[in-house]
Amino acid sequence: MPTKLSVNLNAIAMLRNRRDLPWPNVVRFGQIALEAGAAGLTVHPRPDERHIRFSDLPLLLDLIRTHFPDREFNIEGYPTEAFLDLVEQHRPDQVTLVPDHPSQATSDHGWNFIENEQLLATVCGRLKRGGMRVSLFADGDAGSDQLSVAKAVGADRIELYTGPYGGCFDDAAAATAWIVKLGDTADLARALGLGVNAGHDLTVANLPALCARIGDLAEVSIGHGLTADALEFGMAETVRRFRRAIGDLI
Ligand SMILES: CC(=O)[C@@H](O)[C@H](O)COP(=O)(O)O
Ligand SMILES: NCC(=O)COP(=O)(O)O
Repeated sequence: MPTKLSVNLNAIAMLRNRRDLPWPNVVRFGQIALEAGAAGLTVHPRPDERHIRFSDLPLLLDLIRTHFPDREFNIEGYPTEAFLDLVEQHRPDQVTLVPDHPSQATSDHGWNFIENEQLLATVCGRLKRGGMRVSLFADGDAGSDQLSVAKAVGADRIELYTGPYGGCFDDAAAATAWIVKLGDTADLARALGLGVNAGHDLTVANLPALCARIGDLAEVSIGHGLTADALEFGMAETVRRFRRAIGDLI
């Protein structure tokens, strides 16, 4: 099975939130991504709603369920009671649990599964009884002692945190070292019966080596790098549209 692309809309939402205006429209960008063949959409609603707003969720869910019923909705976040209520209201296909403190600018580490075993067992059980697949954010070099607990608490998958790999964009030797670690961690997870997703700072440049090493990578969720490319590759036509609007170009 080829790796599935889930487009993370947080960066689009962050741009939208710079103004009290409805653009860029998160649902419209989700629709464009799905029309282009993305396998799903990812959102990471944070308690302060600085990116995705809670009010975005029913609209995105409706987009998928009504117009793209074969695609998936993935909601990421730290499992507070408020977050669990939110996902239970919307019942996405997948919930990715992330050990983020509300003050973090972005996700920057995976779970310590051993220290959080009780919490994760309770939450995984609750979400799976609600019919949702559960993926747990994991460090790219998590060992078998950690991953065996991820399996024991009932997770279906782990999501490898690829931020340190993405940070090696100008250092080929360091990137190769991370590919080895990420690949070994994926092998351990699969041996335990866990599916493997990956995400954070993935790009067109760093995906091929990752996908080559982890042959059965189930899903990558990508926001920041994909949004940067969307701006770059859409810029020329957009400037032409604005020039036409002021009569500078016929
Ligand atoms: C869980 C994770 O990997 C993060 O990448 C996060 O979901 C990205 O969201 P932001 O773009 O809002 O930091
Ligand atoms: N789960 C990771 C994700 O959704 C996207 O992260 P990024 O591409 O914005 O770093």
